[in-house]
Amino acid sequence: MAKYLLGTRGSALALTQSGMAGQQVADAGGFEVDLEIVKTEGDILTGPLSQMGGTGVFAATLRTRLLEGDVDLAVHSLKDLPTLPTEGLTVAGIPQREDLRDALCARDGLTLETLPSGARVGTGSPRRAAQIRAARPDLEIVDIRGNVGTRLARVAGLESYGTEGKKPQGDCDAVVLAASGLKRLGFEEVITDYLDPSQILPAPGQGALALEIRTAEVEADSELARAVAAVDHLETRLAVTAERALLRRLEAGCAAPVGTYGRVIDGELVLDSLVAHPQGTETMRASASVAELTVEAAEQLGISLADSLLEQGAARLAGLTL
Ligand SMILES: NCc1[nH]cc(CCC(=O)O)c1CC(=O)O
Repeated sequence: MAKYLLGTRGSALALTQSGMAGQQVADAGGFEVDLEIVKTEGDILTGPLSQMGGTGVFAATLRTRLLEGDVDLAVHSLKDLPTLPTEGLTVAGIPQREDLRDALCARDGLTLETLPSGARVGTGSPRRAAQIRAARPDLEIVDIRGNVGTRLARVAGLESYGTEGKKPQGDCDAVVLAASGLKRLGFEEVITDYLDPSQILPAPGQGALALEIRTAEVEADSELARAVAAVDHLETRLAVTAERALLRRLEAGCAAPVGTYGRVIDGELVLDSLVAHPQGTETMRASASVAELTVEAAEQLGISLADSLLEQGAARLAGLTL
């Protein structure tokens, strides 16, 4: 039986996601997929993620290994993947999206509404920080980073989720994480409040995975390319295509205070978006939809919604450099 190597980061979340997606591809193709752990720059450097030199710190090393032929397949969290394509690589499969909402994980069952004034909320994401500040200007945002367990351990009562051997923290009242990652890891029980997109808009691509292979495989219509294409989910692909087109048009990366929510309802692709002032003092929302369910129309929808945000002054508001 043929065997393919899937390059993955070594975090619990990356291993879980790679294992799940790799199994789907293996089942579709009737071959074996083995995981190979690759240490990436984002795992080695420390410091605020928003200051680590833009997008793609996690994806870059995996992509190099893929291009060099050391591995055959990489599974990325789509929201961590730069919006510009990489020469020689193709995202050939986007499986059905998990829960795309952000999730508040608070002590004592608290919610965004019931957190007491002055409560400390941990997040390293300018998008989450800005929207939480907009909803609750009386909370204190604490800049945190690290993998899911490390971030959960910052919450009083959830210290045991941290990596063993590391000092317990518990210095926050809550943290905000993606519901998808928590669910995939089986940590759903820590979620005390699902933040609905009507309240907090998620990051472009949040909850979706991107299966990337060498473009040469796609061109050769290889068995790997066919198996990866078989796990592609059209509605997810349309939604994330529109979300990422909007992000690219704004020339914003994963560190920008930009949220989007795309989905197909009643045969239409609907896209909501938000651009925020980093301090949450002002937010701007806009929505649009298209009845044509093609990747090209999805791309166009994202671009035109971004243009209308830019016309309303989004670049100045969010401090984007255009
Ligand atoms: N930026 C880190 C990151 N990248 C992808 C996920 C998992 C969520 C997903 O599937 O999009 C997370 C963790 C988080 O934001 O809580």
